[in-house]
Amino acid sequence: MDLHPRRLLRTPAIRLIEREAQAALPPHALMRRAAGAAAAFIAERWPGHRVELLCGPGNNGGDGFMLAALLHQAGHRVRVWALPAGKRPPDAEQAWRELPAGLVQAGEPDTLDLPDPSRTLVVDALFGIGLSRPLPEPAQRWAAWAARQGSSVLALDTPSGLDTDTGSAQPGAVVAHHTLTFIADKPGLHTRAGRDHAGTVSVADLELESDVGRHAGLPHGGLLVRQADCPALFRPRRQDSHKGSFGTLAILAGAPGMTGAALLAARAALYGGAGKILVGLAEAAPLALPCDPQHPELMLRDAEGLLDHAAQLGVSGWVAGCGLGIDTGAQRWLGRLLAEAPASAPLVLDADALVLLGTLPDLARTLAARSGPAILTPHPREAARMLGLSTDDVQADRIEAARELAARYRAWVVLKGAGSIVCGPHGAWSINDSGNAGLATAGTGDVLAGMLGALLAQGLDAGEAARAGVWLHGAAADDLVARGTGPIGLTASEIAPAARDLRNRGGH
Ligand SMILES: NC(=O)C1=CN([C@@H]2O[C@H](COP(=O)(O)OP(=O)(O)OC[C@H]3O[C@@H](n4cnc5c(N)ncnc54)[C@H](O)[C@@H]3O)[C@@H](O)[C@H]2O)[C@@H](O)CC1
Ligand SMILES: [K+]
Repeated sequence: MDLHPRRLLRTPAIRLIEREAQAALPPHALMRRAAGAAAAFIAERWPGHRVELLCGPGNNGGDGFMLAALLHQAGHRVRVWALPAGKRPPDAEQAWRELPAGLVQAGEPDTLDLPDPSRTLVVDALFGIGLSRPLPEPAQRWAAWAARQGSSVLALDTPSGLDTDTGSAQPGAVVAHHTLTFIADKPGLHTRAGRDHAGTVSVADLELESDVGRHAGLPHGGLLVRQADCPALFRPRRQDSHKGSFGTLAILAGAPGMTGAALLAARAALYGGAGKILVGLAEAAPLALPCDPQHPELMLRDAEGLLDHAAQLGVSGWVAGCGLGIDTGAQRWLGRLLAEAPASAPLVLDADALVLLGTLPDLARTLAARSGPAILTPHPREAARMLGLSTDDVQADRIEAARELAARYRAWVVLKGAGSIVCGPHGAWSINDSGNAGLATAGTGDVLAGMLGALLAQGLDAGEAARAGVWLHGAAADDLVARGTGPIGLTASEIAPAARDLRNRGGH
């Protein structure tokens, strides 16, 4: 079931595949496949468990009924709790009729406590991709009851109340430990609230893999980025190499009071394997801090001086914006960078550089007209400002927000947040699978920018660097959490060394 690459499909594509398959297959075949896959999944993971199935009025409920019959046949103790339904769709109606007598319970589950919660599995078959209205009150109550019991919760297709396109969760949505999703994986299970509600996600393709392949194009198809999608991170280095082989990265950042942002980015680039790193601090010479005492490998300059001598210094890539400030000096330096950096030098633009792009149309035009690659790394608030929207608007559809920004700036965009979206200038999107809430702390964005710059300096193309950098940043945080260093109190400075170790070890 661990399909690779892991395609993510939005609802219009899933519905199209479903309709084609329904037309080609005998009646109820697809639901039988879904229920069969779920039964096999449960037999493998929860052998001998009691199973409580919460079933809704549509075909998601139908999956639950068919699954109940199969589990009963296989010897599990099974109880079915059905929400009131008017006219069920035909597949669900058939499954309802086929339910063995005695499985359907009268009343509601939330009046009871489970006798043996650790040996019980609760299956959420309340609503799938057809929920178009708020989650009804009894479903919310049942979801809360499931959470209170402490049993494992398995969601069929999606946790009820979670939008599989956007990752928005309705009030009272089910929180599952595992989700077995049908036909193909779905973006909303991996971004925004999806990561909290879906738990670990497995895919049952219902023997429709080739149909999924045919309908996985833009705009509704994307990819999930996992370790196997980032081979460039683990490529061994040739012995016959020198520091020039791994690029010269220049970092334009760190106004007075924000020098730390520049150092976090620069140190991350160092641990990320860039050959040589120059830092242009956003202040006039002479510098208050002439050298980084912890990392004297970094070459510190003033911004103007670095821009003046970038060509002689052989700068092959740039990171700009971390703590740069937005005053006239910052505007001038960013303007110079966008106008003067050769097309061969890729750019990473972060933080204050994004604020300036959002407020100064001339800068935005210069960037869009540039022929060299660029990666923009907004968090939702920065993205909102650049798009003239509210943060809630951006979060309501993160994929579309990233696609709009990428098109507008003709750049790669990393829209940060739980389940970061990576989107290319032509709209190709993916969602990062790594990372955790420990990253919600000051300075992690500076570290990401430095890591991306390092990967670009080492010759990865912008798309590869964006996907791999974002994955590595999250995976390093996951490693730290696995060792007990976070999520509470994880510091940005710890991420880059952990990422270095992870790469040299060859990954998780
Ligand atoms: N049709 C198919 O070919 C297959 C469908 N499958 C399952 O079917 C699901 C989609 O089924 P449906 O489209 O029937 O939709 P769902 O079962 O997700 O839920 C929609 C049903 O609930 C009703 N409803 C929607 N909002 C409601 C609300 N707020 N309060 C009360 N009732 C509400 C709708 O009228 C509809 O009957 C998938 O997620 C998947 O689990 C799978 O069996 C695979 C095959
Ligand atoms: K469900």
